[in-house]
Amino acid sequence: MPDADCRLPRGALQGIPNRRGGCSLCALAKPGKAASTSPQPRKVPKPDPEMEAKLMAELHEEQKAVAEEVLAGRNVFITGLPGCGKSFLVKKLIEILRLRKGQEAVAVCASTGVAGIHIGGSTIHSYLGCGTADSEQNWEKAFRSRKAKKRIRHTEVLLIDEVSMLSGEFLEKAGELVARVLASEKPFGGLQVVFCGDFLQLPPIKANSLAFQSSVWGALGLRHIVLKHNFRQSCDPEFQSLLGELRLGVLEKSKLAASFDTEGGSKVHPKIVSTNDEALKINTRNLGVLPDKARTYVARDEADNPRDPGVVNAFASLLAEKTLELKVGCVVMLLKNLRLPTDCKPVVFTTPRRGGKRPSDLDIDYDTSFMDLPSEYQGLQTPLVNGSIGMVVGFEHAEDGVEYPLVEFSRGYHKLITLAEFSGELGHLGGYKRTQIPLKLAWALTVHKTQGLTLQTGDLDLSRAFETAQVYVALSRFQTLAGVKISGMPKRIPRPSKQRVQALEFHASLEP
Ligand SMILES: Nc1ncnc2c1ncn2[C@@H]1O[C@H](COP(=O)(O)OP(=O)(O)OP(=O)(O)O)[C@@H](O)[C@H]1O
Repeated sequence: MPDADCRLPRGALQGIPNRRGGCSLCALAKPGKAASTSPQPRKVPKPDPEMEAKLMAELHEEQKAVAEEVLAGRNVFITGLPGCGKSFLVKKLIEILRLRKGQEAVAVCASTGVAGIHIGGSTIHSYLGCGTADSEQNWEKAFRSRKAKKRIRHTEVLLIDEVSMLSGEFLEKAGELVARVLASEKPFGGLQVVFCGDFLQLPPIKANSLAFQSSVWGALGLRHIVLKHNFRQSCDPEFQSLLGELRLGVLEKSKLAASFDTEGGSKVHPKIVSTNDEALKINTRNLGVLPDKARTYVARDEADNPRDPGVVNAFASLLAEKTLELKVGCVVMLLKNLRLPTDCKPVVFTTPRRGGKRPSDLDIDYDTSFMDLPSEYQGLQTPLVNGSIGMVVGFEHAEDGVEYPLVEFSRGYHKLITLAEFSGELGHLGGYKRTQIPLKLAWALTVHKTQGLTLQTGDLDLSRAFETAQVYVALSRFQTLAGVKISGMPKRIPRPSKQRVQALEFHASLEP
């Protein structure tokens, strides 16, 4: 596999174990392993009940019940409000299904590139080979694509995340194409399908109908499962109820304004902006004024087809940067779950740090806090999740001899952040992997890049929101009301669109 570029020392990349104990770098590099595109007969993996049990144990009771339905081979639609753990469940399901059936038998897709990247998969368009899917020619081309046909024939379970962002027309055509390739009259050719999404979040762009309105949706006999437990806002019932009102389109603007900090003064990070350019400008400007010497970390990128535009695009969509510049004083966001709130153990508080004593997992100093944690976590270790905000306070050498950033998270908790992997599979294009420090400059971030994140704090400008769903999705990324500052209010809360009203009716039928 070609090695695109790397200024990180080789030693720094060795021995990063994957979940099964092997080195995933090696697994990706060897032909014939997970990422290979060679037409080898698919081997059914040896059962690994221990690993399966471990993965199941990480699920909440409600999520476990869904996993059991899926593992029993049923067609399922998983839905629920933002932060109820849909993506978390989907990622575990992928791991369990692949343990049982092998890599190729489980096709992992999403409606958009960013959503696909989040679950280590590709867009459904790329899986089907239908390009933009906006003409009959595109669909015919997909049917003639040998690679797409091979992929479909190897598939046993087709998983589509953010299905709510696909139009009904698209889903209909996708079902027909798969059935045609498999020479079957059944919807999606009789493949097991697992759909995941929330029709009350962002709607598809340009759609005559929503996915659940397509006839293939009905024909699949999907079991509709609504997850109810809210992980993201679990410690803020007031915020939950406000989001609930916004979700149903009954929230008054005055209540929205009264609930949040809308005053100019306070600095809250990240500022959520609408364009990449805006985010880049703010981050570059803030980095520039810091007096410290910049450290540059260039990611190691590897892929089976590194020059293919689909792979180039996948790398570009990753949150982990190709080139990361850091200085002492940088505001950064963590891009990996290093410790989920549920895994936080009780801590022993000590007197505030004086003279260099650094707080550790069991010894937290809360006097020098960069940011406070919700009260639910008082007395517990600091959660370190994808979206946690911190500040670089120094650089230290790790065991591999490389100098890594030392980041201060909430309550003064310090952690040396070392390398992590960001990888995925792009169907016929094979695997790709970026090895980089899982941090991103976080003075500013685009709305687009907040998809799937759980943010502790942020500064939102909602003045240009033209859909209720946009206001709802932007706000629902956050854990607490207190963590959000609204620097621009919408003139009025936008009226629900016709499709949103239909989505609301659909949801009412799921949650009687
Ligand atoms: N079983 C679990 N144990 C611990 N943490 C969990 C669990 N399930 C979900 N979480 C955490 O809850 C938060 C929200 O989960 P997730 O992003 O999967 O929600 P979601 O329903 O996909 O949200 P959205 O629709 O907004 O993308 C994440 O920080 C995730 O790590």
